[in-house]
Formats: sequence, structure tokens, C-alpha cells
Amino acid sequence: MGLPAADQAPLFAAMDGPAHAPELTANNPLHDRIPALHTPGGGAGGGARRTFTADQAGTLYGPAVISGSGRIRFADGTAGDPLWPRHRGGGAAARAHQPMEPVEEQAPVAPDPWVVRRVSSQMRRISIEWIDLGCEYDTATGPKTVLEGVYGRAEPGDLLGLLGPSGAGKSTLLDVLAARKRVGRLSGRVLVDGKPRDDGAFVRRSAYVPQDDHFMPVLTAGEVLSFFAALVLPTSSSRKGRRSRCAEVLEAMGLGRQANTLVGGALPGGLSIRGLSGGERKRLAIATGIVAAPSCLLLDEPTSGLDAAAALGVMQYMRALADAGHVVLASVHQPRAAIWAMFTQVVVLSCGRMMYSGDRTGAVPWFSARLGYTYDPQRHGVASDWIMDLVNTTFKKPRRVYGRMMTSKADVDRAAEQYLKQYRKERRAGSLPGDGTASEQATTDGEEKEEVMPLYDSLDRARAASSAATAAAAAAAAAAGEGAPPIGHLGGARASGGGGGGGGGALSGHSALEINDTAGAPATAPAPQHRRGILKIQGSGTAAAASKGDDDKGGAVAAARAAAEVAAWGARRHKQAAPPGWLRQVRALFWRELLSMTRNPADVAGRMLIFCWIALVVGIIFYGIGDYFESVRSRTDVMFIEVCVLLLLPYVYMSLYTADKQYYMADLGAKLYHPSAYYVAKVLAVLPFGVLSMLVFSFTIYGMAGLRKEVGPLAEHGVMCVLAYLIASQVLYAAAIATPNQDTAFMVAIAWTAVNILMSNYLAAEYRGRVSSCSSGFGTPVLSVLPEYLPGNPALHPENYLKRLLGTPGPDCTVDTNLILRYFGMREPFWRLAVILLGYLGVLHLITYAALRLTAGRERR
Ligand SMILES: Nc1ncnc2c1ncn2[C@@H]1O[C@H](COP(=O)(O)OP(=O)(O)OP(=O)(O)O)[C@@H](O)[C@H]1O
Repeated sequence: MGLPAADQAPLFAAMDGPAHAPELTANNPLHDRIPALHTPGGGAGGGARRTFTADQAGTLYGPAVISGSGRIRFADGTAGDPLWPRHRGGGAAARAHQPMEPVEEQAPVAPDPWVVRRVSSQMRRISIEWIDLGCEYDTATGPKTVLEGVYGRAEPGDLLGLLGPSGAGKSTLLDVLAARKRVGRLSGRVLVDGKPRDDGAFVRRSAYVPQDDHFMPVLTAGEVLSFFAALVLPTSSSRKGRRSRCAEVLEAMGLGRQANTLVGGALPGGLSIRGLSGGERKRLAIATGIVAAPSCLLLDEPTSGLDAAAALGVMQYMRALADAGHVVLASVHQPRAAIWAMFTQVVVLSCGRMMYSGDRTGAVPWFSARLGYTYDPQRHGVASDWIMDLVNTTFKKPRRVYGRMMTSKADVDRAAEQYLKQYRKERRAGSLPGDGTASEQATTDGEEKEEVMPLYDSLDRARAASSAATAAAAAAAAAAGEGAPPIGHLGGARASGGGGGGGGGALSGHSALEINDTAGAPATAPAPQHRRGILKIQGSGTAAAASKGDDDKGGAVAAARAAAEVAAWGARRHKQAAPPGWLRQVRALFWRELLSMTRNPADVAGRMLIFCWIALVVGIIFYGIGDYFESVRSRTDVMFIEVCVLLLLPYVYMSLYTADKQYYMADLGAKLYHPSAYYVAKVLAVLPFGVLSMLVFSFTIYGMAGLRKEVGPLAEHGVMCVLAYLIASQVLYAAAIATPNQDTAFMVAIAWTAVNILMSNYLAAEYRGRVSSCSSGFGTPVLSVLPEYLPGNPALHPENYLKRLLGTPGPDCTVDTNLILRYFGMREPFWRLAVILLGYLGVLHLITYAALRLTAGRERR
């Protein structure tokens, strides 16, 4: 029994691929190892051009074109060898690995380590460790343990894969690590840089990318990122600075050319628009996560729903981010070999138990050599598949195919206990499985100290070196006599940043601690010793630039500029760290709301059209009501219909309200803004359109029906219609927020609306203080007999208004229509009605906001 090649050898030796790449010819021994190249009419030397992606560790990542000579042309035009990694070399074992698969995707995307490192230059590197985590829920059938005794750790440069069958607890663990778990009884500790985690600080310093993004389909990729940037970049960041930050992050995620492409997808109501591909969306989601240069990136199922090539592409970017110094934790269902090989660390869960947690290369030995399960690559495929099958007890595993496997919860528990024992033992001894790094010491058997020493003392060394490098650079700046350039200026710094691969200290323009000048940093998982190296301070970039500056003026200027940036960054760091304020949140949300409303054809345009259409129809039905008293019935009818329609009209876009909720929930999950900022922005954005629509609607009916031709009543009518409409919309909004789904929202809202219709007698301006002619009489037979039919009606009978009206006919007779108002019980003056309706609207807003806050407090998954 042996390990697969990918697990046996140091896969990722630091080596620049293209520079060392041998020519690929038929005589080349590697030639035979590329079955995909032996295509009919083609082959390595046959002149065929073929797009492909290698799917194994250490080989090419990303589509490219093979030229007739067998050389490979990469996306950026450079040439290389298909068997050698794009940005980083691979060990012999890795190169000997498997065939390449033809893929459909033609757009070449591959991370540029230089750009990725640049966008990560402001990041503070942290390590994270979790100790004895547990999570238990109270369910109808009693307590349910979904996590128990889970340990692990990750440091800058780690891409940690969280693996396990469905329901194993991956998302729960990720939520706990992201400090976003709100329900369940949690136990255990999470340490950041060896100290107990400050949840608030950690949330600000990390980014959580959920499995499903909730980007508005009508926004472009650039707009989505700008929105996030406005909400996560520090207060001091300028609009221009944010714009350039977004541009470079998009570029780093291979989305430079998609900046103006709509995200696309299903609009509320069912309409669908074309937009980004699945892989591009995922990369956009990652871009939103890294825009603020988080130290730790947590991703829930970043590859789910993607085809093999797109999934690999997304993982390449995550690998590049880890190489740039981020801690990247990602839950992945069934990683293929190439993805498995990218992990430095893996945590394997099953039934909430920790089956393994440590270096990826130690996983197979643990399960095979230590637990005695037999791994046969021929039968079981890649290591990750075997491990996933091994710990999954939810399906039947024929022994002749699988050999001995875990088949029950008891097997899982037994293996988990064994691993836990081993883990604790090695942890106490100062070394972890598969890794030689010292960790905290236990005080007593099985118990850990409360305070844990920093895991990585290289961090402290790095900080010290950082100061020295900063001082050296500042001296160079002074020597060159340059003023401080703006933060974020990187172009000149790149030129001066010493060190191959362009990763010099001067590059970042920031703390030397955050500089990664590991020449040609690995595009795939570095071996543990390399990962340690990432932490080591590489101030030489800055220092080198400074010394080089002694030699030539251009170098001095660039070095000085970079050095000044470092110094300025240090000075501003505290200020920069302040999160964006409430007003900026409102502005960003308002802007997004406006874009989404004006670009969604079902929203503003559709709404206006429907309002106009209904107003026209009602206007035609009641067209030209004359100014005689008998018309009171028609006037009353048209106003009642108008009120009913405007109370019911908001139902036309109920889906917009319910859809909006998902964006709000997703944003809350990412802790992007305060609910009050969202609410205020929403109201501010929606209000003008609501008022305008309603004015158009009510004035169209008013004019066509020929209602009272006086400015005062017209204005009062308009105000009442607008208020009624805003109330109706608010009822819907409150129902959509407070209820769990659209059907329930409908039921609640319609019951509420019925009550509103009952109280809709506020369009009184038509009659208030009006004197109408009764020369043509009031007495239609129907109305004149009303008193007879309603003898007991106190509003009618004792005073007998109608009879009195009918009793004074004649050519010059007039009637006071206030009597009509009294008849309908509309006694309130306009201002009082307006105040009552405004108060009602205010209460509805309070109810809606309370529902929003309650929703914010609930579990979001
Ligand atoms: N609020 C809750 N109450 C009770 N049980 C819960 C709750 N949330 C999650 N669970 C249970 O916790 C277990 C772990 O869920 P989790 O979502 O973490 O699994 P997972 O490994 O991410 O699964 P998948 O890969 O399918 O997403 C599951 O059995 C799930 O049913």
C-alpha cells in the first residue's frame, strides 16, 4: 500500500516553470505522458491547436493553446511547457502526474501571482487555531450534537480544505470559525495569533463568501465590487482610491474584462438576463471578499455548481490568495485530484467528528498506515475520493470494490476518538500530525492552557524586521527628497521592488511585514517549510530598492516613493482601519437601490406603465363627469375605485419586496451594514418613484373624470392618493419582511389591505366646502327612496339630508356638499386626515423596521 504520487513527493518546489521548461518534442520523455496531446491529426508536433486544462497537481493550471512545436502559449502570451506549472514549478512526482482534459471554456483565466500579491499587500497576516470546538442544537427530539472535539489551525499561506460528506458539519464549522454562528450551544475556543479571538475584530479582518451569492442581476461586476468596496474599505479611502482598488481586485480575480458585464440571473418575477458565467460569479464573490484585503478568507462550497474547469479555475485563485499570505479556509464536497493537491491543510469531518486535521500529505498515511484502511489508487481513485468514501457511512460500500471501510457511526466514532487522542498527544508534545510546528503546551493531560503562546514566532521576528526595513526605506526616501506619494500608488514601486517575481517589499508600499517577495511564489500548495517562509520578513525588497537607489536616480526615486508609502501607511494605519460610517453605508445602499430599480424593467418602468394604463382605463370609464349635483354618485364611485386600485396596485410588484429580502439577508450575513442604513436608503430611493407614480396615476384619473377643477382640492386629492399608496406599499413591505415566504406575505398583506379599504373614505376634497347646483335635481328614483329603505340609519333619517336636498329644487338652487361628507362620515378636515395617515404610515414603518431587525437576529441558514 502506498501513497499516491501527489502525496509522496514535495509537489511544489520553488521553480519558475517556463524558464526551466524543456522543449516538448516527440523525443522528450515527457511527451508520452500527455495523452491529450495525441489527437487525431494533431499531437505535440502535428501543428494542432488545442485548448486544454491540466487537472493534476503540479501541472498546468488554466487553459492555454499548444502550438505546433509543442510549446504552450499562455493567456498572457508567454510561452512555456504544458507539463510545467504556469507560475510555479512542480516536483517530479507532480509533473509525472496525469493527463490533461480538453475543456470547453475558451476564455483563458489564470491568476497572475503578481497582481494577486499586490491586492493583498495591505493585509495583516494572522494565524488561526481552533480548539475542541463543539456545537449542539436543541431539537424536538432532544439535543443534537453536530460538532464535537474539532481541532485545527491554519496560518498565512495555508489553503485549508474542509471536507466531509453532506451533513458532516462543514458549514457549521465554517460559521463558527467565521464568528457568524448565532444559534446552537457552542463550546471550545478559537485563537487568533495565539490569543482568544475578538469576534468583532476578526469579523472585520476576515471575509466570508457564502455558497450562493446574492448579487443583484442588474448590476455589473464592477458595480457589485464598488458597492462592497464602499462598505468595507476604511473611512479614509477616497472614491478614486476605491475605484482603483476595485479595478485591481477585478484584475487579480481575472475579471478585468468583465467589469462592465451584468451579473445576470433571474430577476424578481421570473425574467432572466444573461450575465457572468458560473465561474466568473464565483470569482466575483471572492473578489468581494478580498477587496478589503482580509487576513482570513472563509468560503462555503466555492466550487459547488461549477463544471470541472471552472471549479479548478476558482481554486487556482484561492491558491494564489493563500500564496499571497491570506489564510484561506474552504469547504469543498468532493475535490478532484488537482484541487486536493492545492490544499496545504485538510480537515475531514464525518457526523460532526474530526476524522483528520492537519497537513494534507498526512491524511492518507493516517487513514491507511495508522487506522489500517487500505488505499489502492487503482481501485479507489485519487486520495480525496477515497477519504471521502471512507468516512461517509450514508451509502453501501461493496467490500469487493472498496475493501474494508467505515460503515457505521460506531466506526466513525472509533476513528475520531483515535485521531483526537493522537492529535492531543502531538499537540501537547509540540508537534501536530503531519507538521513539525510547535504549538501551545497543555497544563494538564487533556486540557489546554487558557492563554496560548503565539503559534508562529516568525511573526514577531517579521514585525521586528519590518521596523528595520521601514526605517531603511524611510532613510532612502529622505535621501531622494521625495514627498509622500498617495497610498496605493504601486506602479513605480513595482519597478523598484527587488526580488524575482516582482514581490519586493517596495511593491506593497506598506509594512514590510506584509511583503512577500518569495520569488515566483508557488501557484500550488507549498510544502510546509515553504509556508513558514511566507511569514518571514522580506524587507530586502525595500532595502534592495534603497541600495539600488544609490546607484541610479530612477531607482532612488522609486525606492523613495515606495519607502514614503510605507511610512505614510504606518502613520495612517490606525485611521484607515476605521470602518465606513453610517452615512457612507446609506449612500452606497441608496446608489445600489437606484441602479436596481431603474435597470429592472419590472420595476420603475413597468410600474409606471401599469399605473398609467389603469388610470387611463378608469379615466375612460368615468370620462367627463359633469358639474351637477346628480353626478355625486359618479364622483363617489370614481374616488372609491381609485382608492381600491391604489391600495391593491402594490401587489403587482410583491416579488420585488420578497426578492429584496434575500439581498438584505445575505448582506447581513456578511455584516456589510447596519439594518437602519439599509432601511433609510431603501425608503429614500423608493419614495420619489412612489410619489411620482401616484401623482401621475391620480392626476390622470382626476383630469379625465373631470373632478373638481380647483387647485386646493386637486392638491389635497394628490396628497391623499400618495399617502394611501405609500401605506399600501408599506403594508406589503412589512408583510414581506415579517413573514417567511411570499405566499404567507400575500395572505397577511391582503387581510391587512381589506381593512385599509374599509377606512378609505379620505378622498373628501371633492366635496369639502363645495357648493353644487341642483338645478337638474338630485333625485334619481333610487336615491330618493333611500331614506325609505334606511329608516333606522341615524346618519340619514333624523336629519333626512337627501329629502331636504330634494325638497329644494329649482333653476337656481344650490346644495352644500358637506352634507355628503357628513352622510359618509367624512367629517375630518384635510390636515387632520393627513396627520392621521402620516401617523399610520409611521407606525407601519416602525413595524417594518422592527421586522427587519428581528430578521437580522435570526439564523440565516
Ligand atoms: N439550526 C439547526 N438545528 C438543528 N440541526 C441543524 C441546524 N443547522 C444545521 N443542523 C444540522 O447540523 C448538521 C451539520 O450541518 P451542516 O450544514 O454544517 O453540514 P454540511 O457538512 O455543511 O452539509 P452540506 O455539505 O450538505 O452543506 C446537519 O445534520 C444539519 O441537519
